[in-house]
Amino acid sequence: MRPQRPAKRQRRDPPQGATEESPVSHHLIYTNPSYAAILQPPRGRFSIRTILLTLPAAVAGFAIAYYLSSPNVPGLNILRGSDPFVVADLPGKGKGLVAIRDIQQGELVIQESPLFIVPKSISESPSALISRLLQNVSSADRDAFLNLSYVHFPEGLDPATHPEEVALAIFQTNAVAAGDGVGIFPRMARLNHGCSSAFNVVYTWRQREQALFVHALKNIRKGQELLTTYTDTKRTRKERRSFLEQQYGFRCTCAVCSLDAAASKASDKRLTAISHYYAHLATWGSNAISGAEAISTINKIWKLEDEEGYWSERGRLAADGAWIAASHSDAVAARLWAQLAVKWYTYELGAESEFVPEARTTAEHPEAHPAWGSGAAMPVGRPLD
Ligand SMILES: C[S@@+](CC[C@H](N)C(=O)[O-])C[C@H]1O[C@@H](n2cnc3c(N)ncnc32)[C@H](O)[C@@H]1O
Repeated sequence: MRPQRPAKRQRRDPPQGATEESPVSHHLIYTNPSYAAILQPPRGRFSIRTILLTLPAAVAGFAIAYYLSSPNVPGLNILRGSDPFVVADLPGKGKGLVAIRDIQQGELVIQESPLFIVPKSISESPSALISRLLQNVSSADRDAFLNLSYVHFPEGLDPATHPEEVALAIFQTNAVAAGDGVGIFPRMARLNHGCSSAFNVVYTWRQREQALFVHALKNIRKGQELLTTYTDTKRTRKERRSFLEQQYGFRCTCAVCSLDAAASKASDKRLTAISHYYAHLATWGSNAISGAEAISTINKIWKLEDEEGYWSERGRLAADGAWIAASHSDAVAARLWAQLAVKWYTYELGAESEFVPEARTTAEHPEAHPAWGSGAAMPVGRPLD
């Protein structure tokens, strides 16, 4: 068995419910901002389950969206003048973020500290906990929180007389993973969802700064909506829609979900193949495939993702390539893959992310990689471009 390897993709809602074994497993979420980090716990049981750790479970009750919007929403005031976007009302989506100028690929669009973070394991009722945490924030922050949207309010309850349940529903709809917990970030919580090629920003939690960073994955034109992705979108349209309806109470009509039947079928085929290749790549860790086969698989994924317009997780994929090349003592390939990792990590996570200098070190000194020489020496193959 090889000592360590680039295993499965890091998902915020791993389809298999599997835990991450990758060397970069501490790097939660960076591209798959699944918002519904918290599921509705069964009534009477004081447990919060995050979809980071478990399969998404059916959410009890009928999903009803309530929007507490008004012309003078306090939450809007927290946006700073220098933001490259505004919060806008968008038909059928509630609010969302729209670019007010062109945004460059890799640009930092939001840096935000959490209002509060809930640990994964708690000992009191979730709704009581959220309400208690809310008492500790400023009134402006509390207003910002209470103005966020929510779905999945328990059927039969009146929101006006159940503020604790409203707070919990807001949390469930808007919380994202933050280190070992799940946090609320009211500015980035306005980001709506897009699938595969439709999302154009990615976010990551940085432990060092205790803040969430949102970067432009692609160039975004003035007037375009900033979209993140709430889930692993490397699934068919039917599967994605079903998940989004169940977890977030909306039917996705993003550019990918709106493709005509033939184009959608082609997209589904590519996404399914990408998923399949990721699973195949993961078998390198148990010696089921050679280093050359693993690198060839990465190149297949890369090509398919180019065709799909799905650019996410490329820093990680390239870093996996460097890992495999280093393991097989292929310095030339390790250097090239690491250079690619530097490039894409910088877009996705920002130059200050800890992953950038790590990859740069490998690009400069492949032999210093922790996996160097851990497998049989062989030429494994370079990136396609
Ligand atoms: C985290 S909030 C996003 C911001 C929200 N639109 C608002 O008004 O504050 C998640 C909710 O936004 C809505 N939403 C997100 N993406 C959407 C999309 N692509 N189409 C329709 N509604 C969407 C859903 O109601 C979802 O439960």
